[in-house]
Amino acid sequence: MSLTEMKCVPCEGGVPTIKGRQIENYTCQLKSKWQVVDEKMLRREFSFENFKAAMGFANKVGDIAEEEGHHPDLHIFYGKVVVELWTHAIDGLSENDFIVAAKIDDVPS
Ligand SMILES: C[C@H](O)[C@H](O)[C@H]1CNC2=NC(N)=NC(=O)C2=N1
Repeated sequence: MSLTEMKCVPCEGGVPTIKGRQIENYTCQLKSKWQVVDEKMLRREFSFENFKAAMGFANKVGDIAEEEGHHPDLHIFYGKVVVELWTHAIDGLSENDFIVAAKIDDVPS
């Protein structure tokens, strides 16, 4: 099953963090290139014409987050949105982060 067909599972701890080769396994399933920071976080910058377009994108990402119950940090600038994804409950990466990243990749930007 592709990541975009999957649903996030509520996480309140108790699952192992995804590390090493497993991270590569997941990142290569993503349509765009997400930066992996310290094996703990996925990060990607999206560019836009202006603030309104950046806000529009951020709101669509917010809708995905609410739908999935898994929430990225969003940094909104004039013409840029930076998305940072990790699983707070385990202080690292879980499958949920890759599911949300895959769904964000399908938002027009
Ligand atoms: C129960 C529910 O799934 C948790 O509180 C969720 C909410 N959204 C979350 N988002 C992120 N990024 N990490 C979490 O650990 C997290 N926990």
